[in-house]
Amino acid sequence: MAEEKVLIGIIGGSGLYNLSNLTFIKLVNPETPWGFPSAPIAISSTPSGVKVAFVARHGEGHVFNPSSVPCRANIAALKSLGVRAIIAFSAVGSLREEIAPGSFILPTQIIDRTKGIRPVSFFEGTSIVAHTGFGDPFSNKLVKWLETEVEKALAKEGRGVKLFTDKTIVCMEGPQFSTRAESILYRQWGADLINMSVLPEAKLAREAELSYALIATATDYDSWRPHSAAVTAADVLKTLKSNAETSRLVAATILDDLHVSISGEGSDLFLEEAGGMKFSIMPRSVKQKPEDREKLSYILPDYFDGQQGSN
Ligand SMILES: CSC[C@H]1O[C@H](OP(=O)(O)O)[C@H](O)[C@@H]1O
Ligand SMILES: Nc1ncnc2[nH]cnc12
Repeated sequence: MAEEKVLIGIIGGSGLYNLSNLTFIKLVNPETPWGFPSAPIAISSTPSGVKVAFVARHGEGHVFNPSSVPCRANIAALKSLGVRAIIAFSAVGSLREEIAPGSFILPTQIIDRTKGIRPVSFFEGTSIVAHTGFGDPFSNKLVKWLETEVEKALAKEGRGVKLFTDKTIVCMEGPQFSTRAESILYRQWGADLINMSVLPEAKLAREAELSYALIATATDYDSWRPHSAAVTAADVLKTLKSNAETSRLVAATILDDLHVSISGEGSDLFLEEAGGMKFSIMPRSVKQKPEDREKLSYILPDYFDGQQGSN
């Protein structure tokens, strides 16, 4: 029998607004120091009783554009429920011929093309400074684990969906799509995929010491192909539904084994992000405001609970 805690969080992107193939238990809507999540979080369970917390990134009815998704509240709310690992789904454009719409991809690198208008840190606006390591923006161990498990899940599903690994994703600001010149430039930079959502989500997960991986689902070829029309939302919508169905099946297939990997003995080795902020936060000082320490204790109780800036 699975334990009570909800250790796995799933963030659903465009088209993936629920995990209706699991057994729904309840909705929770924690108010965090950064506000409420995009939508109430659905707690559901697999047939064997493993629980998962699901949040729709763009909210119920897709009301948040990518630049205004309350990412800090989403990540903080998942952490407050006991989540240790997040699998985030995202609809992405492909910058490579071989990555056809309908493909699934596990990226390992990100190029940031957001424009500085999104809050990118839990420490922003506080008297506490932290410099978090982000050289490997996704959880290496979780991604490695997913490479095998998602491949198996896609094979079991039998729809012929291909999985690509070790790819680089550009995160652009949007909400408009790229120009042809930008799309061609990103290919020259070595990028393979493009979306508008992986940042600051991945950075915030790292600050909250959560393991985070992205399952990217290709919907279109963006705008780099010389003899094809540039991407439109209508192109994206065509593939969203079947990608969302496949995403639900993949999630349902991997959840039980993921729960075992992150709850059993050796889970500390798997969840390498836990404890990672220890050397990222600048030393304690009298200038750090108690209310800021209190706020940050919501996501990092090990470093801020019960301590006041007294030296
Ligand atoms: C609907 S096209 C652009 C939109 O789709 C992706 O959303 P998500 O990552 O949440 O699946 C992309 O990042 C843009 O936000
Ligand atoms: N071509 C594209 N550009 C940015 N985000 C996307 N999400 C899906 N397709 C996209």
